[in-house]
Amino acid sequence: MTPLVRRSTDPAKLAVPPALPRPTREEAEAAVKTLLLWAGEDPAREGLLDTPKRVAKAYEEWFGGYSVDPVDMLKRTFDETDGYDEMVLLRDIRFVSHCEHHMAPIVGRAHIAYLPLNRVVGISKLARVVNAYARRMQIQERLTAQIANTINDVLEPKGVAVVIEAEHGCMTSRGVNTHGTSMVTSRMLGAFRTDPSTRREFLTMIGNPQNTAML
Ligand SMILES: Nc1nc2c(ncn2[C@@H]2O[C@H](COP(=O)(O)OP(=O)(O)OP(=O)(O)O)[C@@H](O)[C@H]2O)c(=O)[nH]1
Ligand SMILES: [Zn+2]
Repeated sequence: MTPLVRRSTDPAKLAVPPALPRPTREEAEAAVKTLLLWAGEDPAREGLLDTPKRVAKAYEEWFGGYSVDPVDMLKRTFDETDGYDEMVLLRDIRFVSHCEHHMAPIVGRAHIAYLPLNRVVGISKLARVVNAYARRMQIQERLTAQIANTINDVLEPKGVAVVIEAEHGCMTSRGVNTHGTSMVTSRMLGAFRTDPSTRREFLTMIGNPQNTAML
């Protein structure tokens, strides 16, 4: 395998999928076999024979976000809105991500709002952007910032708001073992940052009592 080069730790650069040499599929499957042995299993037992293959395939889905471009997803916009300039909100976008510290699942939902300026985007594209960033190794703060920054940069609206609530498998199934604890992060840009009533309207519309502290 070609030695890996060190990745940038600059969050802005992490928004772009890093072009690093990849191990072969066989090498990835061998790594899964090693982990099975490390866990105390026998990778040659019948039930585990195909597991390295399945895990490699699952990784293609869980980490498919590295091979898509969230900026591209937002490029097609519609401007025949008859001057619609109120908030557009997409609520409860369920996602699964993986924490970069433990590679454990982060399971949660995102709420996204923006205040359009002359053009709107196909609404499914907001959920696509969430998945594009969620299907990478993440910390929740960066996931939240990347979604908001990308929408802001491409659509250039009057404001963008993103709130994410999620449970971290690394906290619920190991370590501190806190079941039912969720992490809440937000990023407010433009009018959502500068205008308290716009922010309040958004937080009321997502209807989450946990967010009253932000009102
Ligand atoms: N801020 C932030 N922290 C996270 C996220 N996901 C996991 N963590 C935390 O990252 C930290 C990693 O801490 P370490 O002390 O290096 O790892 P650890 O010994 O496994 O920590 P414990 O989970 O406390 O057992 C832990 O406190 C995790 O709870 C995230 O999305 N954002
Ligand atoms: Zn973790």
